[in-house]
Amino acid sequence: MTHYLYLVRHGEHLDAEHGLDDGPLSPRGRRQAELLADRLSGVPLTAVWHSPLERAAETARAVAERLPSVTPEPTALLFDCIPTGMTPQTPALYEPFFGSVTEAEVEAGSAQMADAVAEFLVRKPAAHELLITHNFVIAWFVREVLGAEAWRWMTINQAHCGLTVLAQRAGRPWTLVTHNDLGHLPMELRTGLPEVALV
Ligand SMILES: O=C(O)[C@@H](CO)OP(=O)(O)O
Repeated sequence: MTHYLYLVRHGEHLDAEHGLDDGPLSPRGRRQAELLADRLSGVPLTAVWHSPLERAAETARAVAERLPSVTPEPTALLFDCIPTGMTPQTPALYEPFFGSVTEAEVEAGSAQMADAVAEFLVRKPAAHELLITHNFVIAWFVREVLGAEAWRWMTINQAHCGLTVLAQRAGRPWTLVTHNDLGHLPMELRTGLPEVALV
């Protein structure tokens, strides 16, 4: 029996384009969440977990409104975080980003990601779990499953309400089934990706 994890970045939040950290979903974000729910309507979800931040909690509520059999639950393991600091392999063009990150933030982020991986990348036969979280958290899970070097999380990006699926069959390693699938979103709702992926 296969265990599936559906990783989704929250919908676009109001004023995201003006750099506000958190807030309610924008009308576009709300629509992204509704279309995500429709996309998942055939999936026998066994659990829905979400980051406690407002943009993720509201995305989870919007999904649950259209999928009444699921009850979303918050978990601090899915908070937005910084999984690592600069490593010797990190491209220099990321220095400005890491320049504004404190050691304490990195320490907390690394610990959170270790706990999140230990909690969620553990086999539960026939489980279908939806995780509504943040760009960096999904990047860390994808990097983990691919066995990529730690710095690579910086280069893995997901759009708002894009669908990334991980799966594990009995006795097999976790595998990446699909990454940032946007098939349920029309072009005007595909938001949140950097214009150019920086490597
Ligand atoms: O700030 C961001 O770019 C990302 C980092 O994870 O967060 P979010 O998915 O909440 O927009």
